[in-house]
Amino acid sequence: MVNVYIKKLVDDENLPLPQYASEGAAGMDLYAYIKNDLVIKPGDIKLIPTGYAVKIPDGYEIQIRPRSGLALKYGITVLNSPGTIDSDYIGEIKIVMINLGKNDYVIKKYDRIAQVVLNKIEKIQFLCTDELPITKRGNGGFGHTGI
Ligand SMILES: O=c1ccn([C@H]2C[C@H](O)[C@@H](COP(=O)(O)OP(=O)(O)OP(=O)(O)O)O2)c(=O)[nH]1
Repeated sequence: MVNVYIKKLVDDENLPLPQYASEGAAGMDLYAYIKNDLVIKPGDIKLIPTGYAVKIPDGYEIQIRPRSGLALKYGITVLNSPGTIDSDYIGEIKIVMINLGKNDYVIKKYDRIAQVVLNKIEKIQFLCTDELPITKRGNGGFGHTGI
């Protein structure tokens, strides 16, 4: 369990804290903080505010992921999935939603639109070299091993 500071940016006691929908849930649901219903037309991209900012510890990231039910039933997903919340970002968390479905989709205030997962990250230090170790795969990729 990791402690994460969270700050409500809006004066609204009804806006729930992000929360796990079940005991074993990996992702914590995020709620849309919008004043009025928002229609996303097929193909449209909308930036949805959540009303919260967080400060996660250095060495961690938060990933923003779609909810599978919205994706399967309506084609509503997170365009830049997984979106990245950096440990030095203390602005409002916002969700980049896209409607890949065939119909208009209406997002209502407090709808659970995405989920977040906290991950530990390793930092890379690149070490320049003229030779990389030989591997069986070599530079074969993108379907190189067959379907
Ligand atoms: O879905 C997202 C993705 C990012 N962010 C915020 C937190 C993140 O720390 C910051 C920057 O995100 P990212 O690094 O993906 O954006 P960029 O396009 O590379 O912009 P920047 O130059 O600001 O890093 O924007 C969100 O609120 N939602």
